[in-house]
Amino acid sequence: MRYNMDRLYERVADKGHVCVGLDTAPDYIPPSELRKAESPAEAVLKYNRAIIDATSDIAACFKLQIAYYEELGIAGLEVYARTLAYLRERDLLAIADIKRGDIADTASRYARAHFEGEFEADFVTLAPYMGMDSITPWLAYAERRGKGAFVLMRTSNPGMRDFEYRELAAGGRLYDAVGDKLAELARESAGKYGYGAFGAVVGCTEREEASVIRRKRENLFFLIPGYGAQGGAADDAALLLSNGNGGVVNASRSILKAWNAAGISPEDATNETAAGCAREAAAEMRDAIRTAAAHRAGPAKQAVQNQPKKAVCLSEA
Ligand SMILES: O=C(O)c1cc(=O)[nH]c(=O)n1[C@@H]1O[C@H](COP(=O)(O)O)[C@@H](O)[C@H]1O
Repeated sequence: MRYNMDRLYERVADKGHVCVGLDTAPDYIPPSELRKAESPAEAVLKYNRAIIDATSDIAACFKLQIAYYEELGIAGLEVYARTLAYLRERDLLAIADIKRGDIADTASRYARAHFEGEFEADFVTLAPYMGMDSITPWLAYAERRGKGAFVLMRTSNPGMRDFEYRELAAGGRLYDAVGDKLAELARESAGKYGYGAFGAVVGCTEREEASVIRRKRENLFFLIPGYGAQGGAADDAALLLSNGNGGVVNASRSILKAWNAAGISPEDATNETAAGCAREAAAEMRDAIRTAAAHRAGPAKQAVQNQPKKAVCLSEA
Protein backbone atom coordinates (compact mmCIF):
# COMPACT_ATOMS: atom_id res chain seq x y z
CA MET A 1 0.00 0.00 0.00
CA ARG A 2 1.24 3.47 -0.85
CA TYR A 3 0.42 5.36 2.33
CA ASN A 4 -0.23 9.09 2.37
CA MET A 5 2.26 9.19 5.24
CA ASP A 6 4.96 8.08 2.79
CA ARG A 7 3.90 10.83 0.40
CA LEU A 8 4.07 13.34 3.24
CA TYR A 9 7.56 12.14 4.16
CA GLU A 10 8.64 12.71 0.56
CA ARG A 11 7.08 16.21 0.49
CA VAL A 12 9.02 17.11 3.65
CA ALA A 13 12.26 15.82 2.12
CA ASP A 14 11.55 17.87 -0.98
CA LYS A 15 10.03 21.10 0.35
CA GLY A 16 10.65 21.29 4.11
CA HIS A 17 8.43 20.95 7.16
CA VAL A 18 5.84 23.69 6.79
CA CYS A 19 2.17 22.80 7.07
CA VAL A 20 0.16 25.89 6.11
CA GLY A 21 -2.94 26.16 8.29
CA LEU A 22 -5.98 27.35 6.35
CA ASP A 23 -7.87 28.45 9.45
CA THR A 24 -9.28 31.40 7.55
CA ALA A 25 -11.52 33.71 9.53
CA PRO A 26 -13.13 36.52 7.51
CA ASP A 27 -11.47 39.12 9.74
CA TYR A 28 -8.01 37.92 8.61
CA ILE A 29 -8.88 38.97 5.06
CA PRO A 30 -8.07 42.46 3.72
CA PRO A 31 -11.26 44.57 4.07
CA SER A 32 -11.22 45.60 0.39
CA GLU A 33 -11.50 41.91 -0.58
CA LEU A 34 -14.35 41.36 1.87
CA ARG A 35 -16.21 44.29 0.36
CA LYS A 36 -15.72 42.95 -3.18
CA ALA A 37 -16.96 39.45 -2.36
CA GLU A 38 -20.63 38.49 -2.42
CA SER A 39 -20.36 36.85 1.00
CA PRO A 40 -17.77 36.25 3.73
CA ALA A 41 -17.65 32.60 2.60
CA GLU A 42 -16.77 33.60 -0.96
CA ALA A 43 -14.02 35.88 0.39
CA VAL A 44 -12.61 32.97 2.41
CA LEU A 45 -12.48 30.76 -0.69
CA LYS A 46 -10.65 33.41 -2.72
CA TYR A 47 -8.25 34.07 0.14
CA ASN A 48 -7.53 30.35 0.52
CA ARG A 49 -6.80 30.02 -3.19
CA ALA A 50 -4.44 32.99 -3.08
CA ILE A 51 -2.59 31.56 -0.05
CA ILE A 52 -2.39 28.08 -1.62
CA ASP A 53 -1.06 29.45 -4.93
CA ALA A 54 1.55 31.53 -3.10
CA THR A 55 2.83 28.73 -0.84
CA SER A 56 2.32 25.50 -2.77
CA ASP A 57 6.03 25.13 -3.60
CA ILE A 58 7.01 25.79 0.04
CA ALA A 59 4.38 23.83 2.00
CA ALA A 60 4.66 20.09 2.57
CA CYS A 61 0.91 20.08 3.21
CA PHE A 62 -2.10 22.20 4.20
CA LYS A 63 -4.38 21.84 7.23
CA LEU A 64 -7.96 23.05 7.37
CA GLN A 65 -9.47 23.49 10.82
CA ILE A 66 -13.13 22.73 10.15
CA ALA A 67 -14.47 25.08 12.88
CA TYR A 68 -13.55 28.10 10.74
CA TYR A 69 -15.86 26.75 8.01
CA GLU A 70 -18.62 25.39 10.22
CA GLU A 71 -19.09 28.76 11.86
CA LEU A 72 -20.11 30.14 8.44
CA GLY A 73 -22.87 27.54 8.11
CA ILE A 74 -23.70 25.70 4.87
CA ALA A 75 -21.83 28.27 2.77
CA GLY A 76 -18.77 27.71 4.95
CA LEU A 77 -18.90 23.94 4.48
CA GLU A 78 -19.13 24.46 0.73
CA VAL A 79 -15.98 26.53 0.89
CA TYR A 80 -14.36 23.80 3.00
CA ALA A 81 -15.20 21.20 0.30
CA ARG A 82 -14.08 23.50 -2.53
CA THR A 83 -10.80 24.30 -0.82
CA LEU A 84 -10.13 20.56 -0.40
CA ALA A 85 -10.97 20.05 -4.09
CA TYR A 86 -8.61 22.90 -5.06
CA LEU A 87 -5.78 21.18 -3.14
CA ARG A 88 -6.62 17.77 -4.64
CA GLU A 89 -6.59 19.14 -8.20
CA ARG A 90 -3.06 20.45 -7.57
CA ASP A 91 -1.85 17.20 -5.98
CA LEU A 92 -1.29 19.00 -2.67
CA LEU A 93 -1.77 17.05 0.58
CA ALA A 94 -4.61 18.07 2.90
CA ILE A 95 -5.09 17.42 6.61
CA ALA A 96 -8.70 17.77 7.76
CA ASP A 97 -8.40 19.02 11.32
CA ILE A 98 -11.68 17.61 12.65
CA LYS A 99 -10.52 16.03 15.95
CA ARG A 100 -13.17 13.29 15.91
CA GLY A 101 -13.59 10.43 18.35
CA ASP A 102 -16.73 8.34 18.91
CA ILE A 103 -17.98 4.74 19.19
CA ALA A 104 -16.97 2.45 16.35
CA ASP A 105 -20.21 2.57 14.36
CA THR A 106 -20.32 6.37 14.45
CA ALA A 107 -16.57 6.57 13.79
CA SER A 108 -16.98 4.51 10.60
CA ARG A 109 -19.51 7.09 9.34
CA TYR A 110 -17.23 9.96 10.24
CA ALA A 111 -14.46 8.12 8.38
CA ARG A 112 -16.63 7.76 5.28
CA ALA A 113 -17.55 11.44 5.50
CA HIS A 114 -13.93 12.64 5.60
CA PHE A 115 -12.07 10.00 3.60
CA GLU A 116 -14.59 9.79 0.71
CA GLY A 117 -16.95 12.09 -1.11
CA GLU A 118 -17.17 15.88 -0.95
CA PHE A 119 -15.06 16.27 2.19
CA GLU A 120 -12.35 13.82 1.18
CA ALA A 121 -8.98 14.63 2.71
CA ASP A 122 -5.65 12.79 2.83
CA PHE A 123 -5.36 12.90 6.63
CA VAL A 124 -7.60 13.68 9.59
CA THR A 125 -6.97 14.55 13.22
CA LEU A 126 -8.49 12.26 15.87
CA ALA A 127 -9.08 12.45 19.62
CA PRO A 128 -8.24 9.16 21.40
CA TYR A 129 -10.15 9.73 24.64
CA MET A 130 -12.83 7.09 23.87
CA GLY A 131 -10.25 4.38 23.19
CA MET A 132 -8.89 2.36 20.32
CA ASP A 133 -12.29 1.19 19.02
CA SER A 134 -12.89 4.85 18.13
CA ILE A 135 -9.64 4.86 16.10
CA THR A 136 -9.66 1.49 14.30
CA PRO A 137 -12.60 2.24 11.93
CA TRP A 138 -10.44 4.99 10.42
CA LEU A 139 -7.57 2.57 10.01
CA ALA A 140 -9.58 0.53 7.49
CA TYR A 141 -9.08 3.49 5.13
CA ALA A 142 -5.33 3.31 5.58
CA GLU A 143 -5.44 -0.27 4.38
CA ARG A 144 -7.88 0.39 1.52
CA ARG A 145 -6.88 3.85 0.32
CA GLY A 146 -3.64 4.82 2.02
CA LYS A 147 -5.31 7.44 4.21
CA GLY A 148 -3.59 8.78 7.32
CA ALA A 149 -4.43 10.33 10.68
CA PHE A 150 -2.79 12.26 13.47
CA VAL A 151 -4.03 11.31 16.92
CA LEU A 152 -3.81 13.86 19.74
CA MET A 153 -1.00 12.82 22.06
CA ARG A 154 0.60 15.84 23.76
CA THR A 155 -1.18 18.96 22.58
CA SER A 156 0.03 22.57 22.41
CA ASN A 157 -2.53 24.30 24.65
CA PRO A 158 -2.08 25.23 28.34
CA GLY A 159 -4.78 22.68 29.27
CA MET A 160 -2.54 19.81 28.10
CA ARG A 161 -1.55 19.37 31.74
CA ASP A 162 -5.14 18.80 32.92
CA PHE A 163 -5.31 15.22 31.64
CA GLU A 164 -2.44 14.42 29.28
CA TYR A 165 0.19 14.85 32.00
CA ARG A 166 -1.62 12.70 34.59
CA GLU A 167 0.69 10.09 36.08
CA LEU A 168 -0.78 6.62 35.69
CA ALA A 169 -0.74 4.01 38.45
CA ALA A 170 0.91 1.64 35.97
CA GLY A 171 3.69 4.22 35.43
CA GLY A 172 4.17 6.94 32.84
CA ARG A 173 1.83 9.71 31.81
CA LEU A 174 -1.48 9.51 30.03
CA TYR A 175 -0.03 10.89 26.80
CA ASP A 176 2.59 8.18 26.99
CA ALA A 177 -0.11 5.50 27.16
CA VAL A 178 -1.60 7.01 23.98
CA GLY A 179 1.87 6.91 22.42
CA ASP A 180 2.26 3.20 23.29
CA LYS A 181 -0.98 2.32 21.50
CA LEU A 182 -0.11 4.46 18.49
CA ALA A 183 3.36 2.93 18.25
CA GLU A 184 1.72 -0.51 18.19
CA LEU A 185 -0.60 0.58 15.36
CA ALA A 186 2.33 2.09 13.52
CA ARG A 187 4.22 -1.19 13.62
CA GLU A 188 1.26 -2.87 11.90
CA SER A 189 1.02 -0.20 9.18
CA ALA A 190 4.68 0.70 8.63
CA GLY A 191 5.34 2.29 5.26
CA LYS A 192 8.40 2.72 3.09
CA TYR A 193 10.21 5.02 5.54
CA GLY A 194 9.36 3.18 8.74
CA TYR A 195 6.54 5.49 9.87
CA GLY A 196 3.06 4.15 10.51
CA ALA A 197 0.04 5.25 8.52
CA PHE A 198 -1.20 6.99 11.67
CA GLY A 199 0.98 9.47 13.51
CA ALA A 200 0.57 11.73 16.53
CA VAL A 201 -0.05 15.38 17.35
CA VAL A 202 2.73 16.75 19.54
CA GLY A 203 2.80 20.50 20.14
CA CYS A 204 6.00 22.56 20.11
CA THR A 205 4.96 24.97 22.88
CA GLU A 206 6.53 22.78 25.59
CA ARG A 207 10.19 21.75 25.40
CA GLU A 208 9.97 19.46 28.44
CA GLU A 209 10.39 15.85 27.32
CA ALA A 210 10.34 16.84 23.63
CA SER A 211 13.58 15.02 22.81
CA VAL A 212 12.51 12.02 24.89
CA ILE A 213 9.15 11.86 23.11
CA ARG A 214 10.91 11.98 19.73
CA ARG A 215 13.45 9.28 20.63
CA LYS A 216 10.83 7.01 22.16
CA ARG A 217 8.39 7.23 19.25
CA GLU A 218 10.65 6.66 16.32
CA ASN A 219 7.92 5.12 14.13
CA LEU A 220 5.40 7.95 14.67
CA PHE A 221 5.29 10.84 12.23
CA PHE A 222 4.32 14.01 14.11
CA LEU A 223 1.94 16.83 13.32
CA ILE A 224 3.49 19.68 15.32
CA PRO A 225 1.20 22.65 16.08
CA GLY A 226 1.97 25.67 18.25
CA TYR A 227 4.50 27.45 16.03
CA GLY A 228 4.27 31.24 15.77
CA ALA A 229 1.04 32.60 17.26
CA GLN A 230 1.21 30.18 20.23
CA GLY A 231 4.87 30.96 20.90
CA GLY A 232 6.62 27.85 19.58
CA ALA A 233 9.84 28.55 17.67
CA ALA A 234 11.97 26.70 15.14
CA ASP A 235 14.31 25.17 17.69
CA ASP A 236 11.35 23.92 19.76
CA ALA A 237 9.87 22.23 16.69
CA ALA A 238 13.24 20.81 15.66
CA LEU A 239 13.39 18.79 18.91
CA LEU A 240 10.43 16.81 17.58
CA LEU A 241 11.99 16.00 14.20
CA SER A 242 14.06 12.99 13.35
CA ASN A 243 16.98 12.98 10.90
CA GLY A 244 15.59 16.08 9.20
CA ASN A 245 12.18 14.50 8.66
CA GLY A 246 9.53 12.79 10.82
CA GLY A 247 7.16 15.74 11.23
CA VAL A 248 5.34 18.70 9.77
CA VAL A 249 5.05 21.96 11.68
CA ASN A 250 1.76 23.78 11.40
CA ALA A 251 1.33 27.54 11.44
CA SER A 252 -2.03 29.14 10.74
CA ARG A 253 -2.39 32.71 12.05
CA SER A 254 1.27 33.63 11.63
CA ILE A 255 0.98 32.86 7.90
CA LEU A 256 -2.61 33.96 7.21
CA LYS A 257 -2.13 37.26 9.07
CA ALA A 258 1.46 37.89 7.98
CA TRP A 259 0.36 40.98 6.03
CA ASN A 260 -0.93 42.45 9.28
CA ALA A 261 2.28 41.67 11.16
CA ALA A 262 4.25 43.27 8.31
CA GLY A 263 2.52 46.55 9.06
CA ILE A 264 0.55 46.84 5.84
CA SER A 265 -2.48 49.00 6.48
CA PRO A 266 -5.89 47.33 6.06
CA GLU A 267 -6.81 49.99 3.45
CA ASP A 268 -3.81 49.13 1.27
CA ALA A 269 -3.93 45.35 1.65
CA THR A 270 -5.23 43.07 -1.10
CA ASN A 271 -5.21 39.29 -1.50
CA GLU A 272 -2.11 39.73 -3.62
CA THR A 273 -0.17 41.56 -0.92
CA ALA A 274 -1.47 39.16 1.75
CA ALA A 275 -0.37 36.18 -0.37
CA GLY A 276 3.08 37.73 -0.84
CA CYS A 277 3.45 38.15 2.91
CA ALA A 278 2.17 34.63 3.54
CA ARG A 279 4.76 33.30 1.12
CA GLU A 280 7.52 35.18 2.86
CA ALA A 281 6.40 34.02 6.31
CA ALA A 282 6.21 30.39 5.14
CA ALA A 283 9.64 30.58 3.49
CA GLU A 284 11.20 32.11 6.63
CA MET A 285 9.60 29.41 8.74
CA ARG A 286 10.84 26.65 6.42
CA ASP A 287 14.40 28.00 6.49
CA ALA A 288 14.39 28.54 10.28
CA ILE A 289 13.22 24.97 10.93
CA ARG A 290 15.71 23.50 8.49
CA THR A 291 18.53 25.43 10.15
CA ALA A 292 17.37 24.47 13.65
CA ALA A 293 17.03 20.83 12.64
CA ALA A 294 20.56 20.90 11.24
CA HIS A 295 21.94 22.45 14.45
CA ARG A 296 19.92 20.63 17.09
CA ALA A 297 22.17 21.81 19.89
CA GLY A 298 21.29 25.16 18.41
CA PRO A 299 21.74 28.77 19.24
CA ALA A 300 19.33 31.02 21.07
CA LYS A 301 15.63 30.55 20.50
CA GLN A 302 14.50 32.41 17.43
CA ALA A 303 11.50 34.42 18.51
CA VAL A 304 8.89 34.33 15.79
CA GLN A 305 5.90 35.50 17.75
CA ASN A 306 4.60 38.98 17.04
CA GLN A 307 7.86 40.03 15.48
CA PRO A 308 7.43 43.51 14.03
CA LYS A 309 8.60 43.21 10.46
CA LYS A 310 9.22 45.58 7.63
CA ALA A 311 6.64 45.33 4.87
CA VAL A 312 9.20 43.81 2.52
CA CYS A 313 6.64 41.29 1.33
CA LEU A 314 4.87 44.11 -0.51
CA SER A 315 7.47 44.04 -3.22
CA GLU A 316 7.07 40.29 -3.73
CA ALA A 317 3.32 40.29 -4.04
O1 LIG B 1 -4.67 19.18 15.99
C1 LIG B 1 -4.24 20.32 15.82
O2 LIG B 1 -3.99 20.72 14.70
C2 LIG B 1 -3.92 21.14 17.00
C3 LIG B 1 -3.52 20.46 18.12
C4 LIG B 1 -2.97 21.17 19.19
O3 LIG B 1 -2.51 20.58 20.16
N1 LIG B 1 -2.90 22.52 19.12
C5 LIG B 1 -3.35 23.22 18.03
O4 LIG B 1 -3.22 24.46 18.03
N2 LIG B 1 -3.91 22.54 16.98
C6 LIG B 1 -4.47 23.29 15.81
O5 LIG B 1 -3.38 23.93 15.14
C7 LIG B 1 -3.77 25.22 14.68
C8 LIG B 1 -2.93 26.27 15.36
O6 LIG B 1 -3.15 27.54 14.81
P1 LIG B 1 -2.17 28.78 15.03
O7 LIG B 1 -1.94 28.86 16.50
O8 LIG B 1 -2.92 29.94 14.47
O9 LIG B 1 -0.91 28.48 14.27
C9 LIG B 1 -5.25 25.34 14.96
O10 LIG B 1 -5.93 24.84 13.83
C10 LIG B 1 -5.46 24.40 16.13
O11 LIG B 1 -6.79 23.91 16.17
